[in-house]
Amino acid sequence: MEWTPEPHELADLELLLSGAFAPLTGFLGHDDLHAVHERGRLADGTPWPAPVTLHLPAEVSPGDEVTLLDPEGLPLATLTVTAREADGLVSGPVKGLGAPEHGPFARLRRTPAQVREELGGRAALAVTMRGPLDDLSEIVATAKDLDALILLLPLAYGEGGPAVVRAALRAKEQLPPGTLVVPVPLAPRAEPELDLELCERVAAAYGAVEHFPGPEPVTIPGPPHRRGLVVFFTGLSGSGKSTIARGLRDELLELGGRTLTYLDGDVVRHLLSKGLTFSKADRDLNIRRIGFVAAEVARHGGLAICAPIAPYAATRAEVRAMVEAVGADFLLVHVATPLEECERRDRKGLYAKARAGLIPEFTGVSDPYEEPDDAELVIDTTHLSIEAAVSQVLGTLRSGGWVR
Ligand SMILES: Nc1ncnc2c1ncn2[C@@H]1O[C@H](COP(=O)(O)OS(=O)(=O)O)[C@@H](OP(=O)(O)O)[C@H]1O
Ligand SMILES: Nc1ncnc2c1ncn2[C@@H]1O[C@H](COP(=O)(O)OP(=O)(O)O)[C@@H](O)[C@H]1O
Repeated sequence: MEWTPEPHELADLELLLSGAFAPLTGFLGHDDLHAVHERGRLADGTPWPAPVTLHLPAEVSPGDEVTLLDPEGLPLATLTVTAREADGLVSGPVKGLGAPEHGPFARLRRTPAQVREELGGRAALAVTMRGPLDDLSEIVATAKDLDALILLLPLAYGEGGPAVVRAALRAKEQLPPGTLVVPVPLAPRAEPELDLELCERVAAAYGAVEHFPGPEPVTIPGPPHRRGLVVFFTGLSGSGKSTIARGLRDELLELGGRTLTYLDGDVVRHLLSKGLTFSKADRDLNIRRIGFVAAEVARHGGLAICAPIAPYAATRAEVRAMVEAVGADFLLVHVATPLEECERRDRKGLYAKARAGLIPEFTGVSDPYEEPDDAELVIDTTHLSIEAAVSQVLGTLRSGGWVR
């Protein structure tokens, strides 16, 4: 079978394959994890500081071979399963199917063996970094004492990965000649001590005689009016989502100052989600697609407005997570106009058709709508003017600092 692991699992896979996690050659199973947790050793007594795990929801049995793919579907490695626990934890050795050859700064990546060869027996002081280095003098002095070359290891993982490599390249310009920069995709561990120990192991694998951990990065999020934002309306058909969304879009365009994308429900269903039905699976796919586009807009600091029914709470939560994962904000607006009022309006005559059995799976009539319990704003438009509804949303954007 084939499987695309999570980003942190793929990062660990790359380190397993490159030898940066030596002596590990595969993902850890239950016994090793227990021993690592209790004693900082593998079950056979080899010192090892931190879990390196893979979860696979599908059923596999010992002896099975699983092809591990990158998110674009390229085969990266074969995992030979030795065990699978009830929670999906899968252990077993991995074998590479070719070096990953794309991605920012791919040309700088080298295996520990290649770096050790490059060092040619010279001592190295490894500096692991997740952010810019603030004090180079201490590094220079230590390297001098040790008569060592400096090996900068930017821990390039996730969204901020390229920025860390750029910081390392900038630092190199001010460090002695011969300083090496080698990006290492080491995902941070939750416990700082384990993270540090793992950095030391990786530094040693690259041939370092001494390890110097760089400062913890300080992330200062931009002010709200510069951050990406997704305003996501949800509610029954006819509740007023599109009307309020369009009103909000127009007000924001008049104000200026923010880049706007309005993902109109009809446009989405005619282009992005053309051909999808109103089954649960298709509605979920429709919402994920909207969420994906909105998150891309927000990733670049834009403001996306979406107004689908989005009847399922779990799918809305997925979109919130997608948006927050790119460092943007997510605002859920529940247009909570009750079914009776939506049906009374019946602008498009759809409720009448649904009641007559002409439209199956119609939200609120013959299909579920899961009321949000995590909405930032709830608007019942039954006795509210359109202007008042729009101004409630705008007021929330103003008070949160998203628009000025
Ligand atoms: N079975 C069924 N259930 C609900 N709605 C239906 C259905 N069939 C067609 N329509 C029309 O499609 C619009 C909802 O599409 P969405 O993409 O917003 O729905 S979903 O979020 O994927 O559930 C919705 O438009 P709005 O009235 O703008 O909400 C309806 O006009
Ligand atoms: N305060 C209000 N906000 C939004 N729509 C309102 C309001 N009061 C009445 N309406 C009417 O309700 C209908 C909502 O339709 P629409 O915006 O297409 O809903 P949806 O996009 O949720 O299906 C429109 O005819 C609109 O004029």
